[in-house]
Amino acid sequence: MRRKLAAGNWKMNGTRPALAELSKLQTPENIDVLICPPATLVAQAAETQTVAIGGQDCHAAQSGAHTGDISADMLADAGASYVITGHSERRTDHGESDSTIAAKSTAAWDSGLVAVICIGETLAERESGKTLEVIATQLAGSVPDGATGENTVIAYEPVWAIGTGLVPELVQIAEVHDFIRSELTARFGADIAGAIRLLYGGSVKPSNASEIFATSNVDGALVGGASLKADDFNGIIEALAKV
Ligand SMILES: O=C(CO)COP(=O)(O)O
Repeated sequence: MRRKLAAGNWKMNGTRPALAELSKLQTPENIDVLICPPATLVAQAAETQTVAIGGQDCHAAQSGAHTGDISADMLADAGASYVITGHSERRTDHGESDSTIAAKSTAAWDSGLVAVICIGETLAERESGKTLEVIATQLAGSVPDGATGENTVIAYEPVWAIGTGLVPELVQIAEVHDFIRSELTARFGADIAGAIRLLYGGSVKPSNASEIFATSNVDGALVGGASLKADDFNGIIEALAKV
């Protein structure tokens, strides 16, 4: 059985007072809870030891002349156990390609971190019927050989659902999640593919979490806005713990 995962991505939000939210989060025994705060807060967040802590990005190299970047080793040293790679905001704002994301994910593994590898289509791609094609290409290019249920989580985040309040129909979420599982099975075999957790992300909130979590092959969520306040994220955590 795949252990469910409620993951929060704070994006570029939060200074030290925001850490008070962490100790208010529920931590049901039957699920994992992860918060990925800004890099400036990772070390202090990890010290609170209430939930798992992750980075939002890492460099493909572990050290060197890369001003402003942070390595997976540094995140691990700061107490992180996960790192998000390939978020659509990184793909768009920083021009990250699938091969860059694969290299970052390998760096994450080398540092003992779980890579939360993000994929998802734009609205134009969905409207032109290319969703599954885009997902297949991003999966093949962003997920390195060597993925396992222990080192990898895949997050399906349709770009048009992020921060917009728009959520795909449940059948559309199921279609993509089933497709991801079958693509992983074809590449890694049923045992490994069956152990990799698949998160849905994009406008998840307490009011829609239960129905999303009841959807085929959804093992949890990657939550942006609704992870910033413990009251909201607790609603999502509770919904996931009940599945
Ligand atoms: O991008 C997301 C999480 O990584 C989703 O953001 P929202 O939950 O704010 O739509």
